[in-house]
Amino acid sequence: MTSPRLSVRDLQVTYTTKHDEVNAVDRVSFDVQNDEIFGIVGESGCGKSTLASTILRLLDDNGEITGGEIRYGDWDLAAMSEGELAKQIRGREISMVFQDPNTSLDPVYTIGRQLIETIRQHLDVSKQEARKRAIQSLADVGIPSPEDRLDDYPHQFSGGMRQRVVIAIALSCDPGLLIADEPTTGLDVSIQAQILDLLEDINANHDTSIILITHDLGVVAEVCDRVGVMYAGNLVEVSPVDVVYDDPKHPYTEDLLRSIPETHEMKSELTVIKGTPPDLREPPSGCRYHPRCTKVCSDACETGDIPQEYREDGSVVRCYLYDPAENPEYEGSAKVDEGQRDGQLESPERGDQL
Ligand SMILES: Nc1ncnc2c1ncn2[C@@H]1O[C@H](COP(=O)(O)OP(=O)(O)OP(=O)(O)O)[C@@H](O)[C@H]1O
Ligand code: NI
Repeated sequence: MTSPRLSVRDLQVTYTTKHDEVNAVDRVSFDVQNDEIFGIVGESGCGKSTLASTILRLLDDNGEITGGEIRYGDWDLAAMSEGELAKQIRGREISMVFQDPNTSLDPVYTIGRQLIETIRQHLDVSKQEARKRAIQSLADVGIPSPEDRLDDYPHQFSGGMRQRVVIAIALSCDPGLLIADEPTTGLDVSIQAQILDLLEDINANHDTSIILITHDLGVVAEVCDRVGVMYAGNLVEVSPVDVVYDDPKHPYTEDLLRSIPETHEMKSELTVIKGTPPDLREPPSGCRYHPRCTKVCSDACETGDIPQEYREDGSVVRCYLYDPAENPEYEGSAKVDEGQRDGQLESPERGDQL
């Protein structure tokens, strides 16, 4: 059995502000398999970007990893030194693409220079070789006449093309993992579709796993193999994409699907989730969703330390509804040991029926 590309265990991230501590990521565990596109969804402020930047330790200065591990190959990214991380991992093994390409590109340098610099920073290659790689990267992301575009400045590209350039830089050292945080937000719908196609293409043709962060469940349905659903700093469910849409496990996943107009079948019964997400300075005890949940099944929902459990259909859920000890009415599929479920995750199926 192959081990996952990335393994996050019990990750905890806290921001310290003048008066408070914000527990933005709380005991989050998930794996990203080789070659899969793993989606992370959830409402604004639930900790998606915090989780993403924690993986590369690009947290704001007041943010800190307060627990857990981030395994990538033989490394624990949560524990390795900053120097080592910068040299071995960032931009080389793991790259990140942000929402706004303008923050990733330097307006005063040509894109050729920016690409070649990234490549030479990480790989021991001649200028000539780096130039060749740069042209190849631009070609890989679908930039026409890449050789001629090396000497152009970022402002000479359209928004969509600029995001392609950012992706080219991210891919230039053949990373094993690409993290894309809302990479299509702010782009035209048709350009969005092209960028998503590009990510799928990269995932299929290079040995690159992708974490795709979005609040758009339509995007997830289109490109992801599995999806992690975040609520208030917790990962409440991780499921294959078809399970998320056809048989969502966590009540929050269900409510989220119902609250989104474009989600297919549920169109007719569009409902807004009652209440508001909690203040992460003082998150609710027990399940953080319990104050809004319509399926509270046990007192323990309000107080318990709910484990993430692995299920037969390949999903992972953090909810007492599926625990016969807490919910006597539960009669569905049994939980399985973490070891047993690994086989099922080895070749996640794409939700192409969606
Ligand atoms: N530097 C910071 N200091 C204090 N709190 C922060 C900081 N950065 C983020 N937060 C808080 O951490 C929580 C998670 O924020 P994060 O940006 O990770 O959410 P998100 O899911 O990416 O949201 P969005 O969809 O709006 O991008 C929020 O409550 C946010 O206010
Ligand atoms: Ni974000």
